[in-house]
Amino acid sequence: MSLAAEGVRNLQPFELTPGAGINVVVGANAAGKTSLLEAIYFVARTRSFRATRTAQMIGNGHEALWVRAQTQGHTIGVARDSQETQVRLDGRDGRSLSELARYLPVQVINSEHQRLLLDGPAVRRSFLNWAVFHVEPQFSTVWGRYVRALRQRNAALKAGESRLAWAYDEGLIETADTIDRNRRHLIDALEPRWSALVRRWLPDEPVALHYRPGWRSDEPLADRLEAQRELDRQRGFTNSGPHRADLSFRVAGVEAQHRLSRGQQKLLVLALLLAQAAVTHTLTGQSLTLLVDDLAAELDPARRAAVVEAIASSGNQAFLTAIEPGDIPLAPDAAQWFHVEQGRIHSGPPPAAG
Ligand SMILES: Nc1ncnc2c1ncn2[C@@H]1O[C@H](COP(=O)(O)OP(=O)(O)OP(=O)(O)O)[C@@H](O)[C@H]1O
Repeated sequence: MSLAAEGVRNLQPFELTPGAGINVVVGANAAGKTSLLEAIYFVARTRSFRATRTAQMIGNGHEALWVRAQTQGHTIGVARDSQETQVRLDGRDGRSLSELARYLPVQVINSEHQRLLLDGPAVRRSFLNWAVFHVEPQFSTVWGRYVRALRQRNAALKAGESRLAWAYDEGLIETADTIDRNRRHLIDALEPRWSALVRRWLPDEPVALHYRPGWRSDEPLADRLEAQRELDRQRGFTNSGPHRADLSFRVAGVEAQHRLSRGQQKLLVLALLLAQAAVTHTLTGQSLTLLVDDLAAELDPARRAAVVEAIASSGNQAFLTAIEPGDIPLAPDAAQWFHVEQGRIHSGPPPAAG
């Protein structure tokens, strides 16, 4: 892979040739480490993972930013000015996001992911959908059809037009089974990998992962929709279906977030994201590029080493940011090292310790 960019936040224009395995990005606070991860994410997904407005990424004094990646024999270029984003794939305009996702599938792993445990079901559902989409690209079309029927049904319920609302049941029923089947398939592949990591990293905590489909799995959705019509009418929305799916993490019957320490929560979530990367790799043959921001935070040296080892052995390309080289317990020749100082990136092994 090679990367080049200009106009990204505080970063000076750069050209890099990262390794196919682990790349460590070292620098002081505010040096520009996260901005480098953001540049990679931008070329893969055409937006930022931390700004609500992508234009906020444009460096002071620049009118636009661009990032170019050469990977798997393809060249992706994405540019953004104050108005619009332009995408070019192999010199041609306007390729779709799903096409980019095939050439450069990225996964960010940062402190935001603690939300997978702490927030409501919506964030876990979007993780689940995103994970399924990577192994089953048709999923986004089916899910889109379901969501359209659901919106129309809910709008009719809100307007008090229940007969119209029931007319959308068929649209929900015909897509719900596929959505549920795809999600179960993903969870069946994910759970053993996740629990193998969790058993290693949290040996004293018997954490279990459960998938909840959004309606009772022993009942066809058609029957449930029929049975809950009165409830739906009263509440003005559809109370069951794949849009109510969730994942739960429990330790001896207690929700994991009420029991585990911050560091343990981080490990549980890291295990989930790494298991997901492994599943994508196994089911599609495609490797992900993992963008891991501040891996060392909240982890003791032994756990850091265990996580780094799991990332290294996963076969994925990874970018790990760190304040000190010692935060990432890897021999100098086991990774490619980049140093960021006040927005300037240079490569080379870390200075010898001692
Ligand atoms: N649009 C912009 N133009 C110029 N500089 C910016 C822009 N947006 C943010 N910055 C600056 O870029 C710097 C780098 O931020 P970044 O988050 O990449 O640092 P970091 O190396 O990840 O630091 P930390 O270790 O503290 O997380 C910050 O000082 C920030 O103020």
